[in-house]
Amino acid sequence: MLRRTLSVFNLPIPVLRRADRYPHFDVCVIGSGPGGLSAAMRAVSFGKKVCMVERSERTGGNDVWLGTLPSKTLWEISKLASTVSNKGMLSRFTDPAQLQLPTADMIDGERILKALYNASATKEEHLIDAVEAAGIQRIQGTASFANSREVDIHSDNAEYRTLSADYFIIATGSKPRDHPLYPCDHKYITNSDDMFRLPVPKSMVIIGAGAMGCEFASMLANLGKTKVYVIDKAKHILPREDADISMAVQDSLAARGVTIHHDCHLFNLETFEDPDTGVGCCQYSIQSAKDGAVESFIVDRALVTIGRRPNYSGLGLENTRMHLRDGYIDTDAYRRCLPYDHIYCVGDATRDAPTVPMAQAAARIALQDMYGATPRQSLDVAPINNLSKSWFFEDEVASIGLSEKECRREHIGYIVVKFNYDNTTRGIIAGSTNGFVKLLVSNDRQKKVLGVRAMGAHAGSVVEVVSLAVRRGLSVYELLHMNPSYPSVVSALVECARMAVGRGTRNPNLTSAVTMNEWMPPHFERGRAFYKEEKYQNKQE
Ligand SMILES: Cc1cc2nc3c(=O)[nH]c(=O)nc-3n(C[C@H](O)[C@H](O)[C@H](O)COP(=O)(O)OP(=O)(O)OC[C@H]3O[C@@H](n4cnc5c(N)ncnc54)[C@H](O)[C@@H]3O)c2cc1C
Ligand SMILES: NC(=O)c1ccc[n+]([C@@H]2O[C@H](COP(=O)([O-])OP(=O)(O)OC[C@H]3O[C@@H](n4cnc5c(N)ncnc54)[C@H](O)[C@@H]3O)[C@@H](O)[C@H]2O)c1
Repeated sequence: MLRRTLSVFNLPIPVLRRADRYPHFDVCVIGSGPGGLSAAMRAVSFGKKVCMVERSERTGGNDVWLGTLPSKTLWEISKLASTVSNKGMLSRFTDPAQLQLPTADMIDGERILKALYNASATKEEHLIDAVEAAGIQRIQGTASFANSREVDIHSDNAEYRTLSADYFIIATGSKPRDHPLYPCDHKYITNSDDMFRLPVPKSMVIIGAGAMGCEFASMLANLGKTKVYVIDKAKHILPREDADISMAVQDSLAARGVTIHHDCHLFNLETFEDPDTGVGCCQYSIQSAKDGAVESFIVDRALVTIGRRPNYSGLGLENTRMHLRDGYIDTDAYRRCLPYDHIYCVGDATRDAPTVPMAQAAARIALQDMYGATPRQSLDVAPINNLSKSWFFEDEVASIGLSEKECRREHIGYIVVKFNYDNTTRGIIAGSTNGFVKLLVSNDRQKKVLGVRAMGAHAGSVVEVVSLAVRRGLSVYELLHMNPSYPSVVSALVECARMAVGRGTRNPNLTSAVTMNEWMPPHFERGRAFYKEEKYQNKQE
């Protein structure tokens, strides 16, 4: 089949030596990222014989090597730099100048890269131990479908072995999307993978102001070695979020010296290199959407963060009847690859939100669909719509359930209660008062918890506290039973819940720190409002 694949692309056909077949497996998982690992582990818990094929020499996928783990390790390092320069905190020492604080000059790019590598290697070691203890057979090589029932495993030495299984799970992840006009050269025009390979530059333009672009902008700003520019196609960064979140992140980036070019597009990007010294740079021009004005800038490096695309290269899809729809393998609500019922696709390789919890949840649901006794669970309804998310800027931003923007789009009436961190005891103690908790409940007698947004220290934990209530469609009255420890930022959430039902210890709207507002859909939309049950609440869970 490889021969057929290569001949389609007019590529030279190597002389191949076919070795023995692998024994038959119940489940063959392709990819060792969080989607693949969760699928393999869940298959083991069903007592199945499982193999996990990984083409890279490293285990753990993007999550461990080029995604969450190295980027959040970099975030922790950059956070330390920002914490020690926290003015509120430093003013508590009599003479902050005498403290031996790290400065930008002391940041060693090589050491940072080493720290990122070490963190990934530690996690990989744990994963391999767990996989081996579970009896999952690890196979190194590129999996390529020979037909819908068999996969050829190709290794570097032009040998391949064939493998058959009752079920296949494609968990091959995604790769950075190239700019349509300016492809990466991985030296001056780079992508997120290069961030964990190249030292921190003196100046950088980030093209794309989504989650990844803003996270990297924030980390570089905190490290203090890089002048950062961000090109934002829209009027505000993080266009899908509520205005209060995107404005707060925007202000925080600007306060740390990041220049954001709003409402404009990349007009030109060129790279230059001195042939003698090998030192180069990028010159970029932007055109304003408002008045068409063009401005040019010179930076050391460009970073393209304009989304990701699924990884199907070498997968041999052409040897099966699987097909693509809008660039993704066409799947049904259970993520079975049409027209088959024994091949599933999960994680970044699908059009689902590209996050680790999503990949893991989809993998578990796929296995449940194969072997589970409980009713089938579609992935196109909650709780998948209701997974919590955290973004890592200067302040962590976490969310679960619906935002104000989404409620309005769906004509769902809501009450929104917001409590700023500077009014919490914990925020004052930490000297970090930037942030808020925002609770949305349905604007009716039931007062269902629709969603929470939190920004600031421990934001992720605040959101997790309430995630079950959102996923189960509970009323805010249930939250009133909570008595959080003191001092904790969770008390801000509980205070929001109390205020939503008129039992708060504060009166909202007397100051801007504690506010409560409501919104109802236009008259003609009322009654259609919230109860699109199947879409937002999962009764099967
Ligand atoms: C910079 C960055 C930061 C991120 N931060 C976060 C975060 O904070 N939180 C969060 O939830 N998510 C984050 N993500 C997203 C997260 O990393 C991905 O959603 C997650 O890794 C997807 O898991 P996956 O299992 O689908 O695929 P991957 O983790 O991409 O794994 C796929 C694996 O399949 C292998 N493979 C591909 N093709 C084949 C083949 N033919 N044969 C054999 N093996 C193959 C690949 O080598 C790879 O190891 C981040 C991503 C990036 C890039
Ligand atoms: N903490 C996290 O959970 C986390 C962190 C990083 C990345 N991720 C995942 O990785 C995925 C990829 O992140 P991302 O930020 O690259 O994608 P994204 O889709 O979140 O944002 C891409 C941004 O680039 C803009 N854009 C698109 N084309 C452009 C162009 N030609 N020029 C300028 N701007 C353009 C878009 O308008 C958008 O704002 C995300 O969907 C996210 O789920 C998650």
